[in-house]
Amino acid sequence: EDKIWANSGDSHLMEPEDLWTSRLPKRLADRAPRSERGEKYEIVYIDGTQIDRQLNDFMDAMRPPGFKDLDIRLQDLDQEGVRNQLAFPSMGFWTCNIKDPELEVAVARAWNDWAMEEVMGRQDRIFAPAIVPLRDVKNAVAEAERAAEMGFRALYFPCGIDDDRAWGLDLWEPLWAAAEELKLPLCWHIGTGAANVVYRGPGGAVVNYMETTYPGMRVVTHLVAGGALDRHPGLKVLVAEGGAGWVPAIGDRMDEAYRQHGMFVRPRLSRLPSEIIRQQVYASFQHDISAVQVIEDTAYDNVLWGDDYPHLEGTYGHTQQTLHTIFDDVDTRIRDRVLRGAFDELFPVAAAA
Ligand SMILES: CC(C)(COP(=O)(O)O)[C@@H](O)C(=O)NCCC(=O)NCCSC(=O)[C@]1(C)CCC[C@@]2(C)[C@@H]3[C@@H]4C[C@@H]5C[C@]3(C[C@]5(C)O4)[C@H](O)C[C@@H]21
Ligand SMILES: [Mn+2]
Repeated sequence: EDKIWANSGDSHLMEPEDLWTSRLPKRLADRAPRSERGEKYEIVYIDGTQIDRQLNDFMDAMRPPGFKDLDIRLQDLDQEGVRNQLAFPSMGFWTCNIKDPELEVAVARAWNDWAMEEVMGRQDRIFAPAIVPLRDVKNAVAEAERAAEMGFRALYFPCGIDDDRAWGLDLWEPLWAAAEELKLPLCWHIGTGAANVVYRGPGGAVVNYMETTYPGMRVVTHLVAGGALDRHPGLKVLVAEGGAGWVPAIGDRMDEAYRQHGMFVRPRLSRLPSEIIRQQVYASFQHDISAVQVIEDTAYDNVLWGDDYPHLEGTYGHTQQTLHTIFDDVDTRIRDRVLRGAFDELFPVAAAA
């Protein structure tokens, strides 16, 4: 069968062990994210506390040949049929767990410098969203501006956030205004920002995977209902790796709340939630067929495919089979939109590269 070429809106960079130790002064490097491999588990520590634990063989399974060698990785992309990748952090995901603003700023800046120098500076197919420090919105704005200056074309956000810093609160206004001004899409990745649910009962692996999906919906709900996207119509939001079939569905439900519970609604919005979603919210999936069916059925088409390289829930090793299975009988306009168009709309410069 002919090779299908695609852009991936959800991939990952795998950071070198010494990313922070080689770039930060010792007093900060010692407290930066660090993973230690034990007998059975790989444990991640930040600033002296354990923040993640994964089975060794689970982590090993996400380490194909190219995961740390850019040249091999580019060969992986050619083999799989992937042209461009928006590549999220891996260890960098944990920056948001840092409570000390000074350490958080240093860790974010170092990650951004590394991504620019060691990945984006060396080729033009794989680019990363910048990490912004979130403890103090002024630091976030400063790093977003610095990142834009350096050539970053997107910002990364963790889905989980404390209630008193919920994404819909006005405290984030300076950051939304800056991102809109800088034309930086806001890219939330699922499974981040809060401790993952680890239900050990029957169905645990599936339950735990699904539990990482719901926070992506919560992010969209706060940004839409809270008015941030209504106030900043130029802002675009991507929720990566959470699937896409749910997006128009929550639009309907938010419209229902907005209309039927109107007496409680504030702020009032200049557009219905479902309209804001259709104009500003994008979502990525790996294998879902519902992500394509939703376009056919609802005309919501801010849908990006993602290879989630190199994660197990991604398509590495079976990308062409996946793309043929999903798209062979699908209208080529929908296929082009999902495999390139929506990506190029979010990241025009990358597409031009
Ligand atoms: C089935 C049980 C409960 C059985 O436990 P037992 O044998 O009794 O010890 C347990 O083994 C299990 O759930 N294993 C699956 C692994 C897992 O943690 N599942 C969580 C949901 S999946 C997930 O959290 C994603 C979204 C997707 C897979 C990669 C993922 C874990 C990545 C991986 C690991 C780490 C966490 C991270 C970023 C990171 C740097 O890369 C994301 O924050 C999150 C992400
Ligand atoms: Mn991913």
